Amino acid sequence: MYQDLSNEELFGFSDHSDTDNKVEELSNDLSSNEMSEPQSSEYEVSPSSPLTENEPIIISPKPKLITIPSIIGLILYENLLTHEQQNELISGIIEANYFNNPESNQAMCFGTLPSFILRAVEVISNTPGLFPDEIQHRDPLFDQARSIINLYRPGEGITGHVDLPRFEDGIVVISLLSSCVMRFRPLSEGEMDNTSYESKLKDVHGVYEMIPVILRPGSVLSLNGPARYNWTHEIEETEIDEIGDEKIIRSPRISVTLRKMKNDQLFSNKEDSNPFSFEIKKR
Ligand SMILES: O=C(O)CCC(=O)C(=O)O
Ligand SMILES: [Fe+2]
Repeated sequence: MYQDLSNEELFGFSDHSDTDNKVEELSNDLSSNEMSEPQSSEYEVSPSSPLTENEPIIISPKPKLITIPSIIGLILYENLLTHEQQNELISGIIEANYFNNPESNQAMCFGTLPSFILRAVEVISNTPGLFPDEIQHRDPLFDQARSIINLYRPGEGITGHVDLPRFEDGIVVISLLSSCVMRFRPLSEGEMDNTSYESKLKDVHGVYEMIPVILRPGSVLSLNGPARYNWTHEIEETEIDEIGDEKIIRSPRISVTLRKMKNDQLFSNKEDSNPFSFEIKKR
């Protein structure tokens, strides 16, 4: 089902460090938090220090590009972020205390993106083939104010959904800490014709098999065109994912979703105060 394309010719080889213990420590910290009722928090991020002008952009030495022929517009880059870049993101998220409260599992950043996310955005912007050119070269690639950080404790998931139409095409999900399976399901023709959002959430079980995609730490999933508009994506509420011969025992996972808001939606307070992911996150 997977079509793996080697990207060595795009990125070349370089040294690769071993898994950093820090990731495990942070993972342990998170799993020791007891969960009760879910909560979402919004953070006004004060302007972060700009990235150093001449700092080189390091692209992981072992990125692996995965496409799935039936899901046009889905591109998954495994190992796109180096261990250092993953650690920088995780440390930034932990230090920002987004999830200090054991009840919080989602943070929405408003204002300038924090510098630890900007660096990942820089890597993504400089990765060829993640998006069609018109998306890859738009400025900004992602809306500064629309990053969502989700924490999934073992057994938690996200309900099947198509990201809201108020977001432009070209959505990215960065996975950190641990793996999980995301399942894709095509919308039926009737659902696609009907542009109402609710209709897109209608259950289409039994019509098509869901297509599983493993999201591993350090991977970047990009959705554009049909993959973004014509398929739902979801993460099952389960402690174990089984896919082929692989069994994934879930441990805490963090994801960072990056999107760009459509210009005519920027000042729509009603929807802004009720962000999509918050509506559909399962706990
Ligand atoms: O957490 C993930 O991997 C997916 C998040 C997602 O689908 C969303 O924020 O819309
Ligand atoms: Fe989504």
